[in-house]
Amino acid sequence: MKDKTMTKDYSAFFGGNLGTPRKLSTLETQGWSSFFAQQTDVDEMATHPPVRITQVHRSLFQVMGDGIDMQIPAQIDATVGDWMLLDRDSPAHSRRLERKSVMKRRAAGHERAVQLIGTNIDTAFIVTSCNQDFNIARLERYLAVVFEADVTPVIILTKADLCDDVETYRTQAETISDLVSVVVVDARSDDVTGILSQWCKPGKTVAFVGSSGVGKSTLTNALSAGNIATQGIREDDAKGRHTTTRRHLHFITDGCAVLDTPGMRELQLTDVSAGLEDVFGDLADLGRQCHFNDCKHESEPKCAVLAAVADGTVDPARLQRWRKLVAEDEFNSTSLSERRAKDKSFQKMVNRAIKQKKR
Ligand SMILES: Nc1nc2c(ncn2[C@@H]2O[C@H](COP(=O)(O)OP(=O)(O)OP(=O)(O)O)[C@@H](O)[C@H]2O)c(=O)[nH]1
Ligand SMILES: [Zn+2]
Repeated sequence: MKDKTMTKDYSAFFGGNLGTPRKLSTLETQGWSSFFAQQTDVDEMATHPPVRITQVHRSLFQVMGDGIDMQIPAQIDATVGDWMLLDRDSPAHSRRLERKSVMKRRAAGHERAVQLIGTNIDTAFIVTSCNQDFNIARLERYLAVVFEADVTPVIILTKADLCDDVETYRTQAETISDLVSVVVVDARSDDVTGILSQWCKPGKTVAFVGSSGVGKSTLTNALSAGNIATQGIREDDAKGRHTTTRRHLHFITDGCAVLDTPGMRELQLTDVSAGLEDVFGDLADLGRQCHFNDCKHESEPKCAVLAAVADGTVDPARLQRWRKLVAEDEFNSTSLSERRAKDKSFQKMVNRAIKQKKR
């Protein structure tokens, strides 16, 4: 018997009712948009229906689409948030569509591999609480990653109810960048859906990122108003600490798609030079006025950045943080490109060997 989804009519996605308000289709509520439709056509979609990766298990992806909720073998270059065109005969060969955005970091540990945090995200809520978790340098790190991905960043300060000095936190957060909105909430009692409504629109995808215990799951649950279950799996890590291993994209009825990520202990930067320029735009601008093109703003003569520190317009601590993050990003990104170059030359060597063997 032919599967119903094989004959679904996806033609509504191609032209027609633009501008007319209408109820979003299932796929659209899952985040599907013309950006992805342009990468396929009606015929292909009829035989290879679009599905979105909602969970990543060790060797399996949980994927969902219109009337589809199943597991397929994991692919190395796909992750939670990605859209795939499902190959029903051979799910492992489902095609991943190009991404609208990708947030990534350099993983801690020996391998230091690039780790994808999530893809096709519209807004990233960087969550911290009005207590000892609050840390400007860490917020700047997150912002660099989010800006680099062309995702809209919003800083959420939680646990306002436990803090006597909320305005000090808010002011500090607001001075980080003119390009970022700052929201203060009590994640347990406030109307989270109302407060975040300008970003959490149907058809959009939002993600919560931040350290452990700051309220990401609480916010996710509040947004969904009980429409989703918490999938957090608590496991003991090697040191006996409890960590949440969830990384789950939820579709909220009549709402947006929400990615709840586990708390990150360390966010190492990689390939985020443009993102850093966005976070430290004023310093980068000043830097272009330095006498030397490659000025490191340390002790060089005619350095515009040091001049601004001297006359009090630039906070020296902020300059320090900028220098540190730029150096870290350059270090991590260089080793990455070197590794890529190595991989390429190794592949070339293999290809040559294969050719010679064939002769
Ligand atoms: N009083 C108060 N408690 C909060 C607030 N936000 C979160 N909490 C509490 O803080 C604890 C941690 O919240 P979670 O939502 O689990 O934190 P998380 O960021 O998801 O943490 P991980 O799962 O470790 O990444 C829970 O006990 C929440 O009830 C808040 O705004 N006010
Ligand atoms: Zn300089």
